[in-house]
Amino acid sequence: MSTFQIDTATSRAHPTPAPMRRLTVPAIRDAKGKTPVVVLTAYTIRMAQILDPHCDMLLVGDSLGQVLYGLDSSVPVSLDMMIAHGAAVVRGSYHSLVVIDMPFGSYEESPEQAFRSAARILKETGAAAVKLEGGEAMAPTVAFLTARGIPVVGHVGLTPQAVNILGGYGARGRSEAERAKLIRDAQAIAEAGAFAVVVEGVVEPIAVEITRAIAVPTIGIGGSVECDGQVLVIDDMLGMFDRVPRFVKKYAQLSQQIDDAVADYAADVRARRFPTVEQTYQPKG
Ligand SMILES: Nc1nc(=O)c2c([nH]1)NC[C@@H]1CN(c3ccc(C(=O)N[C@@H](CCC(=O)O)C(=O)O)cc3)CN21
Ligand SMILES: CC(C)C(=O)C(=O)O
Ligand SMILES: [Mg+2]
Repeated sequence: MSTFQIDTATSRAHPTPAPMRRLTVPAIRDAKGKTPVVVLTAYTIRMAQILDPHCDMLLVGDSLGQVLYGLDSSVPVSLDMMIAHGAAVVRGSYHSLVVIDMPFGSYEESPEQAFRSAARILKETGAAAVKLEGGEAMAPTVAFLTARGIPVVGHVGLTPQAVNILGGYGARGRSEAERAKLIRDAQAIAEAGAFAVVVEGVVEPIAVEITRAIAVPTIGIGGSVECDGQVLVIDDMLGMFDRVPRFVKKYAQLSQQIDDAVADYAADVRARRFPTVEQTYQPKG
């Protein structure tokens, strides 16, 4: 392969020049105090195409482990999985800023390990930024990445990659010690250079306090309406699951619609009502 050959993973599907310029990291950072930041997860090209015009950021979340692959947690998700889905979401969008979750095990060891993983993500997907979980302990890594050209979104509170430490997905910040720690975590990540911080699964007053304490937008999920933006897992808000966390609002009942459609199809096939002349090729006459 020639040195200058472009990897097919980063080539775009859009045949014409994009009519809208993609939102930038400074644009998201500067939204604080002005306009709420709209974020949804996306994992596939078609979904990215549908969500893109409505959103400011598309997050390729490691929640794809549970949502797409049926894994028990996000812990087993690999860098290759994130890159494959990240490239698809970049190809399906031209307005939203695409942020890709760094999966468990790809960044915690050292700032150098994080840089290698994040550089692969940006080079092989075309996305503009990564997200990583953690508070004070990850601040030096956030500073290392941002100083080297990699924009970072932080993620504090209920950090699902730490499920084996936390013991579950319950809300954080119910004790005074936990409250103080969560504020320190968010401040450390923001001061290290993160351009936004996801605040997940914390009691509401803490989400408000963090939002007031840091200079960059907070993106709430199980946070507060006072956060600077909101994010939800797309399949959750579309009603693809029966059981969802308390912080989810269902804006559609897609699993019910799919169930109805597939039941109709199965009945048509069994009754020989499908296909009709409309869906078959007839000889020229
Ligand atoms: N589909 C999906 N949605 C998510 O929001 C999500 C994922 N997957 N995977 C990664 C993490 C895991 N998250 C989760 C998972 C479960 C709960 C949950 O069941 N919460 C319960 C309370 C649980 C408890 O108190 O122990 C709830 O009723 O809200 C919350 C967040 C958030 N993220
Ligand atoms: C829920 C969001 C914040 C996330 O990290 C994910 O989808 O993995
Ligand atoms: Mg995640």
